[in-house]
Amino acid sequence: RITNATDLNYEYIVVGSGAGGGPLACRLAMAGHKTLLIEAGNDQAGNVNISVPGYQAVVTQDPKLRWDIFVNHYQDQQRAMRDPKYTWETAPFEYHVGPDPPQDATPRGILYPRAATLGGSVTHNALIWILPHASDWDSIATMTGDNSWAATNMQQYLAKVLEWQPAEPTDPTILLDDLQLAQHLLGGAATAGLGITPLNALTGLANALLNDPNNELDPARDATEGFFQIPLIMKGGSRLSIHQHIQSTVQAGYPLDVRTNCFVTKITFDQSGSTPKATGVEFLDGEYLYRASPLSQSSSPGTRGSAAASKEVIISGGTFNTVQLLKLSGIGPKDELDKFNISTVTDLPGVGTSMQDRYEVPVNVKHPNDFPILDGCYFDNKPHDECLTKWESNLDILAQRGPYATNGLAATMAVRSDYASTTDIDLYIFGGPINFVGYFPQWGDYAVQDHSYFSWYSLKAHTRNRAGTIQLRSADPLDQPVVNFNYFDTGTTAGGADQLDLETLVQAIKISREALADYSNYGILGGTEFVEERPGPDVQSEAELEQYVKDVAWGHHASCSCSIGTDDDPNAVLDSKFRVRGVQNLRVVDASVFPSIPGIFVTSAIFMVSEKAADVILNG
Ligand SMILES: Cc1cc2nc3c(=O)[nH]c(=O)nc-3n(C[C@H](O)[C@H](O)[C@H](O)COP(=O)(O)OP(=O)(O)OC[C@H]3O[C@@H](n4cnc5c(N)ncnc54)[C@H](O)[C@@H]3O)c2cc1C
Repeated sequence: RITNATDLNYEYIVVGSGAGGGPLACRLAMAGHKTLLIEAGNDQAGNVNISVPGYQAVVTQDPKLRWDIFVNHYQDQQRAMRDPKYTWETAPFEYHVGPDPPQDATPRGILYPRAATLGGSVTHNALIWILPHASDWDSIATMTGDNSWAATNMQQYLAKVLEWQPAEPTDPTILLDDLQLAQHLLGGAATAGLGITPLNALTGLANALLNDPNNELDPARDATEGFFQIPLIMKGGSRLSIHQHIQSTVQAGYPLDVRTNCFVTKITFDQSGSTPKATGVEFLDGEYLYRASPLSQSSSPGTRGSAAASKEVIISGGTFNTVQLLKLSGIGPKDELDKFNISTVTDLPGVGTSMQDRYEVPVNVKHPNDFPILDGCYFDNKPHDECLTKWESNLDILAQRGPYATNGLAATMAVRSDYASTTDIDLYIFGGPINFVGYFPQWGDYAVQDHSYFSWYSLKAHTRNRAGTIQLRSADPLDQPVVNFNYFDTGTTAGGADQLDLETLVQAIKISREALADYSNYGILGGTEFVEERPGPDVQSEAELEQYVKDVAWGHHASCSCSIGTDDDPNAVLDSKFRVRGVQNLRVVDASVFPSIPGIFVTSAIFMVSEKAADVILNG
């Protein structure tokens, strides 16, 4: 039931319907418990932006679901401004990107896209479905002594996720239709060691694209290098995930109430006993209330309300917002709470610390001609968008739905770098016909408007930096918090951690360039010559490459800001059962719970954690 009821007494209240909160709320309701799922955003069912995989970049610009969160990669703003993505606000929600801002523009930092809508950021993400590494789970089991986290035990939660989450790769025929694109992918396959002969190019590539990076039957999966297809969270070429799972759970009649357009401002506690006990939440009802929403300007002030939970409150607001809500509710470092006159319920110094993210960097090249695969693709949902018409008119046959039945990043090199700290691969280097340089306002339009670009874009797994912080900007729940990632030498440096991450990314750029060189071996396919725009031909020496990485790297898997830890760790926020330390009846379940950022992508790991949390809550 999507509800605006006023009798708000539930057994469980879950705040946030994204990767962490959505699956959990569904399971609690499926077990017969009266559950309230509260979501700040609204339900965007029917909005074509959220269902077309090819719109994965432009959907992040949709004002109906986006929150413009700005973060600092470096606290030193002069250094931060070396990034061409550095953004200034010239008027509310109007931006200038890059150097030479107009006078009186306000420096904002780097855009970090988030979606506030039913299904959370999964509703606007890039659909990539890569399972975590076994080491991600085993390390939690070893650290906490809680063997239920062992990878072998976590498999059951993946099975539960797969009950509702389909995944499929891009149909290879869509890619093989564009010979210039195929030629680039062959360059990547060659660099990844596949050695496909030019005479056998297309069948060889088609076979290579059968390699599934999630192959659960392969015990060596986590350490296997090579060239792989990318599974996407879609069915028959349409995005399908937690959003639909929540809707189906409601429609099936389970006792799940979903309250959208409801922004939780505080967790309430009964402090009469020796340990504070969470009893419910206070909220504001209203559309687009959070000031990160570009539609907040015309929104109402919101109507106050509250809801009670007889059993538990579970916070799943995401890495930034969970921290903000805990702190506003008196859970966090006492000295910071004091500054904002928030009375401390429990002094937990780790809330909003140790945040991790990946580092990502691109190599972008420009051809004199467009990639034919993108002919007729305008990415704008207007009548001239022939690719949308094709996608809409061929619902049943994936191969005939065309380029919008893929996110554009269909294949990856999987690499274990020279600097990896375990046997796991630690680099994914994706290739696609897109001009992807990271996030800034209107980045999606920029990425797709010129069809003559190809990018190899690298993503570093198992990053070592854990120096990210989230602090309150004010005591006003509608203000976004201050987020500092403290990149590279301004973050974790012990044991040369920053340099190891940096050198891994420099190696990734060299591998990308190798793939671009290998492209020429497949000239039989007729692709044209290209010019490297980023890093650019002038960026060659080790020092130049390192500076490029430090200036332009970004991330989009922020995690670990309320992490699980051991009893003797003063910075542990949660125990191994997701319980917030120092209080009762309160858990956190989202990307913030991980002690270390998991695997290569996060959504699958968060879904598994969400299913695990449901099991722990229901069965102890
Ligand atoms: C552009 C982009 C592309 C990405 N692509 C991929 C990808 O391809 N594959 C992948 O695995 N990962 C990807 N990710 C990452 C992934 O989608 C997120 O890490 C994941 O969704 C985080 O899950 P979460 O539950 O922690 O938070 P979210 O999914 O963000 O959910 C949090 C929810 O809580 C709600 N909320 C917050 N505060 C409140 C409040 N006070 N009251 C009520 N509701 C509140 C929000 O509205 C939101 O719906 C991508 C991320 C971005 C930004």
